[in-house]
Amino acid sequence: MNILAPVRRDRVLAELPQCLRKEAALHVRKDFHPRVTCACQEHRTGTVGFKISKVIVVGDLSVGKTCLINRFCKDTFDKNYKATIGVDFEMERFEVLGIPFSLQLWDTAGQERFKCIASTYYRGAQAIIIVFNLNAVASLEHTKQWLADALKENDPSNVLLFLVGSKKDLSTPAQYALMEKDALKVAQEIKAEYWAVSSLTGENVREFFFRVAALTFEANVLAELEKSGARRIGDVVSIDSDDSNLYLTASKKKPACCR
Ligand SMILES: Nc1nc2c(ncn2[C@@H]2O[C@H](COP(=O)(O)OP(=O)(O)OP(=O)(O)O)[C@@H](O)[C@H]2O)c(=O)[nH]1
Ligand SMILES: [Mg+2]
Repeated sequence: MNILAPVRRDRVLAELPQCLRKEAALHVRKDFHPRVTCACQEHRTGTVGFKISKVIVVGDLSVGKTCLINRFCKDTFDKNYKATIGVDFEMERFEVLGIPFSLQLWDTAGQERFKCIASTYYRGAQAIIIVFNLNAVASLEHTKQWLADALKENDPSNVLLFLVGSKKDLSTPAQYALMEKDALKVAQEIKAEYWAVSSLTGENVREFFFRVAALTFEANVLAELEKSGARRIGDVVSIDSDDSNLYLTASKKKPACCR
């Protein structure tokens, strides 16, 4: 029995949302990976439909992390600054290619005095969103340090990175163009996908989070397929009288000659 409410109609993804800038994208395919599409059609997505993927949002104080999450999750915007103390989180449920998929968005504090508490929640992230203010170059310069801190708690090869410039409404087109040049360079260096958003106007906010959901989902399904493929091809189940676990696979045990 499914006790969860149905996924909101505006959280249903039938196609892969596209990147903002091709020069700084995690990938530029038009569609989901063919193996992912096929697995979803055949409902071979394993545990992905029951999983909640953790996404952490980091960056300098007052760059607009909380407003970004609130614009997407609650469609609200507060012009008054209220610092996040420690962490906060929101759950968002999606349906991607017919499969339920949930994101847990962790909003962390940018203020130095709360950073210590916030960093204890970094572990286990599948995606890291590093936010900077498009109108404050220092906040872009600090993104590498935020990333380094977040990666201390996570496996760099298993995490998707997004670099997000905020408060786009406050820059003129000329100022924006200048900042974007620098931001694209940083994004390429750290291998992150670049986005520019405004939580005040809502520009690109929905597109951005849909892209995060889609790419995290895709990575999860691919990992699941790899796991189930490895189980089918490589493993031999060992039924050994000494083994309490009958499902211990031969590949994990040392061969007799090495014991
Ligand atoms: N004009 C404009 N102001 C914004 C935007 N996003 C956030 N702000 C303002 O920037 C200030 C800080 O926003 P927050 O979202 O609280 O910043 P934060 O990154 O969560 O800050 P900490 O919790 O201290 O780390 C608030 O006064 C917001 O109203 C935006 O897109 N445009
Ligand atoms: Mg905040």
